[in-house]
Amino acid sequence: MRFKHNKMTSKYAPEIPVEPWIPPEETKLGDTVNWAPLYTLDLEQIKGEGFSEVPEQVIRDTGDALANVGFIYAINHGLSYDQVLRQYSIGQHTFDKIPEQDKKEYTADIINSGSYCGYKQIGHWKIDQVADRIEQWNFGSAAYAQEVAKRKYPESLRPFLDEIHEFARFNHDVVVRKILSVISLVLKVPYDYLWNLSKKYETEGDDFLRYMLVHRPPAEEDAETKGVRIQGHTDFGSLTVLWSQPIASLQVLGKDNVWRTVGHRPNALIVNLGDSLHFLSGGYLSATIHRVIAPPEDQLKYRRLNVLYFSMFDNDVKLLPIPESSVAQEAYKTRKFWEEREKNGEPVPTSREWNGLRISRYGQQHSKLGADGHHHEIIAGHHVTLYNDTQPQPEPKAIAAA
Ligand SMILES: O=C(O)CCC(=O)C(=O)O
Ligand SMILES: [Fe+2]
Repeated sequence: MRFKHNKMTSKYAPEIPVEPWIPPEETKLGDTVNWAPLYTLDLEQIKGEGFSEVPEQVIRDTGDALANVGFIYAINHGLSYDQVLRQYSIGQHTFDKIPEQDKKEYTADIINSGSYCGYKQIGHWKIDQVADRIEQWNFGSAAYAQEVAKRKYPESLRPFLDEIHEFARFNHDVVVRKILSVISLVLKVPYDYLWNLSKKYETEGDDFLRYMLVHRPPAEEDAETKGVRIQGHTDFGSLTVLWSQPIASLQVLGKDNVWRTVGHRPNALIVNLGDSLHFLSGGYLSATIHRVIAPPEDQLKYRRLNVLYFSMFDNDVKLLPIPESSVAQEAYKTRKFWEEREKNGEPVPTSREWNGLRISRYGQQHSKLGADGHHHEIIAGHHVTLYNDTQPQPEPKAIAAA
């Protein structure tokens, strides 16, 4: 592992000045926010060659948390907070200093390619008729090779690619790999089982690192969406790693149907699992619904910058319960994932097919509002729900104050 020093500033692109990102102030509204109590996984406890050693208690507790809540904190990942802040600073730079013309030219063809790799424009997604206010740069793990990078990223951004690549690799090779070890053991298969399905990420995977900037919408748009910036959804892949930042906008939907806000922990990670791991675990592990809403009143003035890594299984992995996992097989007894497809004699989707379909369809208004108040859509014969509030909610304070 090459990360050793506290600062990553000098080695890469030293000729380009990058303004430091100053973390916004945390909310002072403390107890008025309904915080989500999440289990904390200490990554330092996962040791050994290929991360083969995981204490029994860690397997049990992480397994329970991922089966029930679906979101955890992870600490002691091995990077200093300075290194993480450097990533936020580069993220900020990519939104504020890359010319608009470059963003336009390198906008990803999300609908046709089923990949976010490149720039995502504001307004690509819609909730009902309201366009989103979110910019993103997505760095596909298979797009750092020079000939690909030239097509995907403007020259103004290319000097940062080696540094972004190294950070993305750390996400995959250390954070994701460690957690996949734990989850393999939860599913009672060898520790490297899930890693072996995730190793080809730079050649045959859809994995990507994302910088994301949520702008504040005009008051009338916020009123229309009730402050929802990203509608309640599950992620598509195996694991999502969020590098914690202070704006308290991420909410998870509990099994009790209550939305709770995930609190910020400096230099911690927030990790959740996506559809693909839900499928491989026979439904034992939860791909929990989450959304992004307007922050508490005292943070409403800030833009929200976030750094995330989305890990996927290798392209050809079939999204079926792991045959060797007694846990997955037991959980699957009461479920069916691909009944409709199998009935039509169609093959079970692969990781690549599922990611591609979900990515190209998301936010394109293919879903229909149901009597339950949520939006519904059938993808590859599978029922996907995009969650709204089902009970009238009080106007979010942040909106009422706008
Ligand atoms: O920004 C966040 O906290 C979560 C974003 C998210 O859910 C996503 O990009 O899939
Ligand atoms: Fe998400």
